[in-house]
Amino acid sequence: MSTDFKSIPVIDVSPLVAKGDDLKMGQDPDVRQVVKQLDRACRETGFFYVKGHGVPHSLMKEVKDVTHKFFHLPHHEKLKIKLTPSTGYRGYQKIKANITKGVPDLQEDIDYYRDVKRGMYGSLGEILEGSNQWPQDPANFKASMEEYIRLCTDLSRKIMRGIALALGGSADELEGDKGGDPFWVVRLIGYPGKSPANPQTNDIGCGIHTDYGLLTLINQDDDITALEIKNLSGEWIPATPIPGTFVCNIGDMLKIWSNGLYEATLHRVINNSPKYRVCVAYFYEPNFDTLVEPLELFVEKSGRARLDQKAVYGEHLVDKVKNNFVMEELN
Ligand SMILES: N=C(N)NCCCC[C@H](N)C(=O)O
Ligand SMILES: O=C(O)CCC(=O)C(=O)O
Ligand SMILES: [Fe+2]
Repeated sequence: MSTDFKSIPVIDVSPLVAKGDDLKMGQDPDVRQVVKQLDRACRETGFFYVKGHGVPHSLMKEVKDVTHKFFHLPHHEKLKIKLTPSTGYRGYQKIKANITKGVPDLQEDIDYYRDVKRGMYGSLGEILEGSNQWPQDPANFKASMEEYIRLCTDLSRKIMRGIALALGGSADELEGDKGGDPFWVVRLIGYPGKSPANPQTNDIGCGIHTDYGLLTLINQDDDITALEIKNLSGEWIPATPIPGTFVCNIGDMLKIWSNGLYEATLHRVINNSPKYRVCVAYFYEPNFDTLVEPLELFVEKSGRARLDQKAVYGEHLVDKVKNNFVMEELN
């Protein structure tokens, strides 16, 4: 349920970060304040900035720096970690190899997924079996990303606990066989800048979409506004960078679990600046093989009719992956 929001709220999650390992956190007045703010943001906007998250700003910067460095390498270097079906769709894809609703996006990427061991999810997970591809250059690339992914996973787990409380459940309501073994996706994205030689007037960095899972943590360059969020009346509200914060948004699976009370808000990216922009996008997802449907408890809380939607998360993801690439580019 999106509204006519004009701006995106900022939430200081530090009490949740401090107490989020304790399942009794819901009794803490500071945590309850955060939970209230999460509830409001998830109902009204589906997007919020997260501060007080505990991920070192130096690491947030470092992962953007190595991403910039990688995308500045010559094309043949980048192709050393090329994404193909045989790499489990993990690796580098060049500009316009990715498509959104049939239109190629003006972005290049590297995609990473949580490990899928052979046979782990039967035929469902097969296309994602493969190893993540790490560039040799820059040298600190793999170590910084792995540390970053570990911290984002932990932060997301705590935010999800806050959200479970906000929905009137217990802190671990959405764990166990639902989201206790969370899948994750990381997409490092580079959006070329506009220049007289490269005007790209009508080119969209990422077309209108919703994200697929539970929560997304966007770590974007500080000096360029390019991400835009659609409100109920169709206006595009910019997610202007606030240094040191993540932009957090809700994905399709959380919308279903919450019976539509929380919205997976539409967004897009247009880089109108002359500068190259990067974004490190971390996607926190449910268990790969879990069937996601509106939870009875939340149907009651939402006070509306049960949404007629359900999906096995892994199927939803695989369906997207299969339809996201210009196939000829992957040979
Ligand atoms: N992994 C996630 N959620 N990324 C969202 C990407 C959305 C754009 C993609 N080309 C698409 O059309 O879905
Ligand atoms: O570049 C951004 O700021 C957001 C990218 C995005 O929405 C996505 O990849 O899902
Ligand atoms: Fe997105």
